[in-house]
Amino acid sequence: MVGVIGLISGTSVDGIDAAFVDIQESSTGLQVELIAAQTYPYPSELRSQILRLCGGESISMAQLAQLDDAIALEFATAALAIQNGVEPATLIGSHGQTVYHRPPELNDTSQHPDVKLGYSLQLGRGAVINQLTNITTVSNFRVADLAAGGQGAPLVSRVDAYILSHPSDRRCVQNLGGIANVTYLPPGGLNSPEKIIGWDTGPANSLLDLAVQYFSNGTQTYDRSGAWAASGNPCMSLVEDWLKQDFFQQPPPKSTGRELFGETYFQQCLTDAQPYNLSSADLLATLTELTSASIEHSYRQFLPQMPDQVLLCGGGSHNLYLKQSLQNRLDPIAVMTTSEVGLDADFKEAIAFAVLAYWRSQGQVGNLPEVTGANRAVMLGEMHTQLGLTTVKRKL
Ligand SMILES: Nc1ncnc2c1ncn2[C@@H]1O[C@H](COP(=O)(O)OP(=O)(O)OP(=O)(O)O)[C@@H](O)[C@H]1O
Ligand SMILES: CC(=O)N[C@H]1[C@@H]2OC[C@@H](O2)[C@@H](O)[C@@H]1O[C@H](C)C(=O)O
Repeated sequence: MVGVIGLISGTSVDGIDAAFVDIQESSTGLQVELIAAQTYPYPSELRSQILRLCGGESISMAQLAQLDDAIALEFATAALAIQNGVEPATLIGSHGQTVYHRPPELNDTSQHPDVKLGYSLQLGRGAVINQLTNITTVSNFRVADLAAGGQGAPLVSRVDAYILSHPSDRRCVQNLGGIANVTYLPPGGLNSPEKIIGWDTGPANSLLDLAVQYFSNGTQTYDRSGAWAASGNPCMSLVEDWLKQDFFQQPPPKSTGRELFGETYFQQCLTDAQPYNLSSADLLATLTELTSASIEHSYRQFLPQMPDQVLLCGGGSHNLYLKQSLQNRLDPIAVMTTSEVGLDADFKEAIAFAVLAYWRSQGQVGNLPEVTGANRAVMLGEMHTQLGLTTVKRKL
């Protein structure tokens, strides 16, 4: 039994999700038990700094260094706090905070046209977390997949397959964070002759949060339970127009972020909506329908066949308007949450990075090339420890 902490703050920048899990490896595979889970909000000024950077603000190298320091300190503090009352952890898997993501196809490699590299930057360096916690820390998970020509995301798919596959049902695991991403699991998952596939379907809450902050003059940050959207009427012709945009038509593998579905995109949505004289509730309903319509479009366009179940996770799984919209679009497919099948929907990503760190500590690969488009399976993450790797493996 190994105590592992998974840490992540995603594109919503709504705080550090920390999950303490016990991982037990047996002949039948891994058993992962959630022992403790907590979200640790960022100090408001730090959150604002991160959101401005994610929104494309230019900063100096000195400011970048200070931001990395501050985020690493927050992550280390979360790692220490989540251990209160439980046995100390042996390993930390820290995703860090994404502040920039450039998919390979957006890279202008005119000087090397045969090389298409993506780039992704997560702040909160693992070496600092290791030093402050004295716990072996795995971090910087995306670079190896990107170097192998992959998108560097989604990385949770191998964990989804390991934990959420069903012996006879086809499942889609649908994350609804700032960005939405899906993993399609054929019956039998990793043991299936069929491919596991996955990709970023588009926006989940990033545009909704921007709309709520805009219409509430910053007094609210998200549409709790989707209640504001539910009080409006969506403009479906706008949704149909937006779905014609390149990203939604692009076949997988594909990934995205706030670089596309961020402030500039939201401002364009406001402009597009002007001729329709929409209320704030109508626009929120319309943007929420864009999230659900882009998920439905993704499934009908790119899946080998429709799933039997859709398992939602991420904060958007609490958005009842969004959940109902997805159910209406996908009927008779059952739309539920990962919590209903035993995996906490709010902490699924943090749990995933604990498992990815465990696999890294055992010298095992973590990405699924059929998901990210990488040219091979690779180990994900760099390990920071005061002990030699062989010693760490003995300790684990
Ligand atoms: N009770 C709720 N009702 C409606 N929406 C909610 C609720 N709680 C959280 N959310 C939405 O979920 C978002 C946070 O979700 P989550 O923490 O999964 O995102 P993330 O992990 O940062 O994003 P990503 O997965 O893209 O990296 C919030 O910004 C908010 O929009
Ligand atoms: C660069 C980055 O942080 N991408 C996130 C983002 O948030 C959701 C979606 O886009 C997902 O592909 C990815 O994170 C999850 C944890 C992943 O890599 O599986």
